[in-house]
Amino acid sequence: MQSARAEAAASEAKMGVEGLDLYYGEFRALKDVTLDFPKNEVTALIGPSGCGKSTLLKTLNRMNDLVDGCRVDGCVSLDGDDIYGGLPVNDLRRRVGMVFQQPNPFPMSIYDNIAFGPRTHGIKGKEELDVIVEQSLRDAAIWDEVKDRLKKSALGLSGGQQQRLCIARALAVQPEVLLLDESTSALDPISTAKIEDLVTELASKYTVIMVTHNMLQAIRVSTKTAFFLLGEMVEAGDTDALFTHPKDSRTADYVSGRFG
Ligand SMILES: Nc1ncnc2c1ncn2[C@@H]1O[C@H](COP(=O)(O)OP(=O)(O)OP(=O)(O)O)[C@@H](O)[C@H]1O
Repeated sequence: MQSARAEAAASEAKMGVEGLDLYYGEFRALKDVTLDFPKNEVTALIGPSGCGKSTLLKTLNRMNDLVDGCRVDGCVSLDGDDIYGGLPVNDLRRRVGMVFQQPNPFPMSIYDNIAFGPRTHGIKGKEELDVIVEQSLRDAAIWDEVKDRLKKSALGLSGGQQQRLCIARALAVQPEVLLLDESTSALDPISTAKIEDLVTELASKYTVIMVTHNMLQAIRVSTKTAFFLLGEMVEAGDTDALFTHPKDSRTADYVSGRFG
């Protein structure tokens, strides 16, 4: 019988990259990367500093478009459609949300932080916004901590709370994919554990793709892991298998802590 993990590995791809090359000017930061991101699962991108993890993540919602001299070759797809084809970038970024390394709440109230995205997408009615704000904060596991201070500044929250607020803000526009770029690296262990639990829960509704330097975090949270080195994807597959029986000696060296 197939294990749950093996079944997960065989499941449908929500996003994928195929033959992806990315250049910053003359520098080739990603080299012929082909990788699927299974729907409703957490995929971890790991590898030493500078190997291209964040570059790949930012390619998935075209954040690299903002970088002068950046060029992308190959295919990046969402539900089978090429995101560099006809899909408007604003639609793409609504469907593929992103949370960064440092919590970055807007200097406004907790409520307005969450309502910001829906308002820019044309939702103005207070009742509808109230529902979205509560649901997003509940989904990000922070509602109970903030429900009595929604009109207070988001900047008064702790770092861990701010990061969950940023996740709630990303969820408020009902994305399908959530990109997390080392989203716990600025947090203490307790806040990190809360976000890891949250990410595991979010995978029932969203496809999550996370960059992490923390290999134990990848093991705890993800079902699929991809290992990168110098812009090349060395190996990808079921997280347990990659960490316990890596196929490539470079992966084995990295996951056993021999470099990086
Ligand atoms: N805007 C840019 N212009 C030129 N080179 C860049 C730019 N952004 C990243 N790079 C280079 O591309 C390579 C990959 O960088 P990237 O940030 O994707 O790596 P990373 O694996 O996420 O690293 P880290 O773990 O340190 O965040 C690095 O050599 C980096 O110096």
